[in-house]
Amino acid sequence: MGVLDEIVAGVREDMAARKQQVGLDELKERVRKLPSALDPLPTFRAPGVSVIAEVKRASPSKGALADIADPAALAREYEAGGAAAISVLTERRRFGGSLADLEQVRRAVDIPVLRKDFIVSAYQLFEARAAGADLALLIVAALTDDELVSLIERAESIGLTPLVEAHTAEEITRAADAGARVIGVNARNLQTLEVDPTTFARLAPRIPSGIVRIAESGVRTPHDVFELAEAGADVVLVGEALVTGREPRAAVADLVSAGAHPALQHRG
Ligand SMILES: O=P(O)(O)OC[C@@H](O)[C@@H](O)c1c[nH]c2ccccc12
Repeated sequence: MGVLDEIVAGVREDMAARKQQVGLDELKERVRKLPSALDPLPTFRAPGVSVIAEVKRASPSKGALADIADPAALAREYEAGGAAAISVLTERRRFGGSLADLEQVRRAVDIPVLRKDFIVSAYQLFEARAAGADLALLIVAALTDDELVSLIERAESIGLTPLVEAHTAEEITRAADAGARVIGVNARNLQTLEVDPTTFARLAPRIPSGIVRIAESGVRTPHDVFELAEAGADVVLVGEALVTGREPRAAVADLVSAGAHPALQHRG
């Protein structure tokens, strides 16, 4: 069993326990009462490269990354640095996250918030929206084609923008065929946890035009952002480099200004 399968098995167990506390109908009722979600697409499609900054406490490859006492305060720093959206890892066992982290972040910022988790059921989409998320990650490698299509439709029906994550050319085709409007290319293979920094440049040309292209994982420096932009990225998603650095606000601002470089302004 690869790492991804192990994580998903744990996620299913944790979800079963939460379902005992809060049923699907109650979640649906909460979601019905909410104002509409924020739409990240106009910012993602604007000229230059947008930055999604991630609240990430730990990872399966590195263990504990940062002691984040106040996720809301960190998210405010990211927003002040010019982040287009905040990603919050909500998986508990390997990433140390929770929906409580996402709720706190939601209350602290005015920009879109992404639920970063291993979503395999509609229940988790309702949880995400009820906690205030505007986007939800869907990992192609963890889903069948039928599941992917139905989760994309369900997400959109409750106002969530699905970020559909692929790691291979075949997964990009599956994502596009399933109706993804936003595709993330993860440089990390979730079965082996290895990062291949050439992944985005190799696979981006396979993403049909009109679909937002996000480069995920292993992005550290303004130079990385510049190169990914030249390879066709509309958005970069950055976690570890921001939570382990000294100054999150300045670190985001440096990445944002690299993505706004005049040489990239022909892109949109
Ligand atoms: O910390 P990094 O290397 O900047 O990566 C962030 C993000 O891409 C990574 O957290 C991630 C990408 N896809 C995922 C799926 C599940 C959990 C985590 C992830």
